[in-house]
Amino acid sequence: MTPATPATPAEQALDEALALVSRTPPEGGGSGGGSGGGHRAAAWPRARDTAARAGGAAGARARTHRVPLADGLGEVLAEPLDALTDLPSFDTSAMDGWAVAGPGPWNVRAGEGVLAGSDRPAPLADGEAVRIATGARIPADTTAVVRSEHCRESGSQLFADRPVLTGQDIRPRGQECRSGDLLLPAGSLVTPAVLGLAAAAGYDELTTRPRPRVEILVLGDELLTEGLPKDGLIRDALSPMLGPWLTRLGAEVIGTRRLGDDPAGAEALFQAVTTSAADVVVTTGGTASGPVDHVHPVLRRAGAELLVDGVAVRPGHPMLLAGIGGPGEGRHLVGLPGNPLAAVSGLLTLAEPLLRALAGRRPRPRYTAAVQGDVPGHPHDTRLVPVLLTGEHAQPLRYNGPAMLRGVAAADALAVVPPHGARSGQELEILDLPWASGGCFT
Ligand SMILES: Nc1nc2c(c(=O)[nH]1)N[C@H]1C(S)=C(S)[C@@H](COP(=O)(O)OP(=O)(O)OC[C@H]3O[C@@H](n4cnc5c(N)ncnc54)[C@H](O)[C@@H]3O)O[C@H]1N2
Ligand code: MOO
Repeated sequence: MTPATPATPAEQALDEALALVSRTPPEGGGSGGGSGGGHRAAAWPRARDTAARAGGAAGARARTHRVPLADGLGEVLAEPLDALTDLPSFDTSAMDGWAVAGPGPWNVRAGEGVLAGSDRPAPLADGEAVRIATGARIPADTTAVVRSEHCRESGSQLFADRPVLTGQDIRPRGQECRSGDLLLPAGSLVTPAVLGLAAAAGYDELTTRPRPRVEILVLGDELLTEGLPKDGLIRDALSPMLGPWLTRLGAEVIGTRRLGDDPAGAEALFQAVTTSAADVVVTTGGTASGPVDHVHPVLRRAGAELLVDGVAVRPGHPMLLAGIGGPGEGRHLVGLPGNPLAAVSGLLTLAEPLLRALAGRRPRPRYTAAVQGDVPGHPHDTRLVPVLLTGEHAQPLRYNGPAMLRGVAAADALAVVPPHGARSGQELEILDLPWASGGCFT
């Protein structure tokens, strides 16, 4: 297991080099001042709200589609789920035993009895009993079901060994719902349980909001797609990570392309910004103001509207969100910084709220956990720190520098550390990673 917060002088030096060590900021020091790079950084909570609002506005015009039941998993219902049948659709035995009519003892009807799936069994005469299976249709005029362990057969007669109440162990037709009852409102997430309920209620197809389509553009000349880093080149760590991560966030990833830092790459980026079929273009790298950082110039040239241009969060402060395409198109670009953990920070800060709202999903439920050990803070900016969730605590992990994935790969969640840091035991907002608690069916 990866140990907690920096312990050795070398680790502390690393954090200091990253300007992450807690200092007392000047009185009134807000969240916008520390992010450099010429950006007007938005406070972290505000950036998330802006992304959610942008997605909500565009999502309000979203398409709907009819899909076979299984294909609706992870999408959101565009119409209420009304029962197409009573459930149960007939009076049903809740137990294996005997259907009886009137008070006992009863005369046993000869034959194999009534099994699940049998159509209309013959009605019972008063004083008659017939063997019945769980889930089988109750014969007309049955007054109760007696469990097999609560009675005994003697000759052709059946005797109960305890009092029998009228209606016992019978699930009456419509007990769960009547045909036409609202089972779930529009806007509900289609989970495996919803698929089961929809099938039980008679559905073969669902009307849902399609997943938002995402195109991923990975910028950078220094990236290798295989083998070991060499000659100043490094492995592209973002392509393997972003597609599946965005899928877990509810997106349909329609493609991942690598673009060079040359004019051809900038032109391809411009074409994607202006004509991509995706609802959201996600770029990585090129967000800073280096000589080959194309994202800002391309967005300017395309007349995009910068909704978020830098966020007061570490890592990831150069992240951005822009409205792209023509008026009313409702398309967006999320610019993730190239440093891999900074890109993760951008995913959780901008891409997730945007995609959830575009898909019609509710914002993620908020919760906190007590942090184990003091956590250094940035003087002005929020920090997102990979943590392990133990029974009671969030345990910060090492290797949480902007260029590192080692911490987050071992983590369950990111903890939101306010400016100035947190004391041991302090409650911090926790952002679960999509696979935490095994909850990643989308
Ligand atoms: N003068 C300044 N320079 C930088 C600032 C600043 O404020 N002023 N911010 C730094 C921060 S913080 C970050 S984060 C990066 C953001 O840079 P970009 O988004 O422009 O990304 P690149 O320069 O293209 O790459 C940064 C870094 O990440 C590596 N990288 C990029 N793509 C990948 C990938 N697919 N897989 C693995 N690693 C990747 C790249 O090689 C660089 O090392 O800017 C700082 N600079
Ligand atoms: O904060 Mo950067 O965004 O160092 O990775």
